[in-house]
Amino acid sequence: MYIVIVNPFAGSGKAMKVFEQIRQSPAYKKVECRAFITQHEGHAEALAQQVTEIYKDRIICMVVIGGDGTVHEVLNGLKYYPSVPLAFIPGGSGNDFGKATLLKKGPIEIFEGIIGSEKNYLDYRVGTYRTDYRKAKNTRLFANSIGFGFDGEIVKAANHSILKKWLNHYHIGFLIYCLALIKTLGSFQPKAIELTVDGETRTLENVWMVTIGIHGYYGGGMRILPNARMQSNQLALLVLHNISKWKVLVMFVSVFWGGHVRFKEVEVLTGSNVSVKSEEILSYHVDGESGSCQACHIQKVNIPRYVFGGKK
Ligand SMILES: Nc1ncnc2c1ncn2[C@@H]1O[C@H](COP(=O)(O)OP(=O)(O)OP(=O)(O)O)[C@@H](O)[C@H]1O
Repeated sequence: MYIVIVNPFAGSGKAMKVFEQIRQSPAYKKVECRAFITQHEGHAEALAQQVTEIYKDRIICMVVIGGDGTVHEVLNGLKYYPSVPLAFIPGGSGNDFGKATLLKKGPIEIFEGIIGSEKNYLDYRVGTYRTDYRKAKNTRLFANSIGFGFDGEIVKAANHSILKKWLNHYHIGFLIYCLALIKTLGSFQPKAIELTVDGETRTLENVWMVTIGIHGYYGGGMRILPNARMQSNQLALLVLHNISKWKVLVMFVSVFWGGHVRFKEVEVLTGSNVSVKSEEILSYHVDGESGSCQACHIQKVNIPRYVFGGKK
């Protein structure tokens, strides 16, 4: 049985249209599918967990139609079920998970691939994160990236902007991040951060951001972490510090051709065990959703999950 979880809110309604298209396709009618439409924030997570508890081994694959936030929720619903294969059909505004895993195709072709006989599953190693003093049982999973500081504030500003829905409607949703970047640039104050990577601790001043990823894509397709490998047991890190405001802007523009890694203010690292601490409150984003904390422990999970996709 295929379980389909649709977020009707993702991409300002795009995911629902994608689902309608798939539901009317011959491929959908050929196989046993149960579809669930999310009703509120956090519902995809609860659904993924409850449906897996009910159907257990009968599930062939859990198909997410939405954006990165929906993938994040479903992944966390499957936290204790790593053997349930996961597939993604882009329906959000950014869809970084799709950019990292899928070869470019339309929704019906992707669905046909998911139910097809040739199973293209990637061994995908997700990350875990635990903020502040949460107990180990409250550790959560992430599928794309987690970032602290400047980019955390950009995502917060973008998610709270009334323009997001409007820009998504005209398929120019990425512009919200450009506008949020410019707005945040004016107000952001660099932070002092204690960064520990695989047991080695450094105290860094004037930190703009620490971004940690499973794959390279970020913010709707920017390849900010070119050294990230989803099948590796290492996380990729980017640290941006001791940089002037105008140069931050240039750095973000240069991400589009990978030029950002040549800036002396950009450090690109790898590690499997990372912690970020600060005396100040840090805004963070994880898989496109925002939050705040003073400390966070991030790890790469060793056991791979099966994620449908053509990319390696
Ligand atoms: N029925 C619903 N009503 C309101 N919000 C919902 C509903 N279902 C899910 N959500 C919330 O919608 C948010 C956004 O979803 P998602 O990230 O998948 O889409 P997106 O923001 O358009 O895409 P992307 O993250 O790829 O840019 C998630 O935080 C999720 O909790």
